[in-house]
Amino acid sequence: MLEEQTVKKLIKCALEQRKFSYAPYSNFCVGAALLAENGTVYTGCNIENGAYSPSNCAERTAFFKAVSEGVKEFRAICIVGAPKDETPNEFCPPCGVCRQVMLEFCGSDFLIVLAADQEKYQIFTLEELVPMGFHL
Ligand SMILES: O=c1ccn([C@H]2C[C@H](O)[C@@H](CO)O2)c(=O)[nH]1
Ligand SMILES: [Zn+2]
Repeated sequence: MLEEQTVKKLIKCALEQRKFSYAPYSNFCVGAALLAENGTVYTGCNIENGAYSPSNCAERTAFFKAVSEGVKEFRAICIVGAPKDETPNEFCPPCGVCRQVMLEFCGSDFLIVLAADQEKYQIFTLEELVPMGFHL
């Protein structure tokens, strides 16, 4: 369970982070806010590249920032995404690669908050987004 004030904080962080998105090729800007078990929020944006494949999603940017600082236990992530000059209106579910990264570090009760704004959001468990996920 996430307290409503925590959800609101994560949505605010993800919306703010979305402004730093570097997406000159897709013009689709994504922001993420990852809540660690220790209470720290790690933010991330998508970062594209002219060679395309080196591009990184907002979610993985947030995970890799946290893991690179020694933090590997997480409670939830909030994701917001929309075309560059638009206000988010629809949900932006994580891509398959990011879902696999979530599986690496998170349990099935990890929460994914898909949000458009402070009022419009929906919360899913990792188990719901990745049934029968692959683990080594
Ligand atoms: O959940 C998502 C979906 C897409 N993107 C990025 C990847 C790419 O830069 C752009 C368009 O796919 O959006 C994310 O960061 N997270
Ligand atoms: Zn992704």
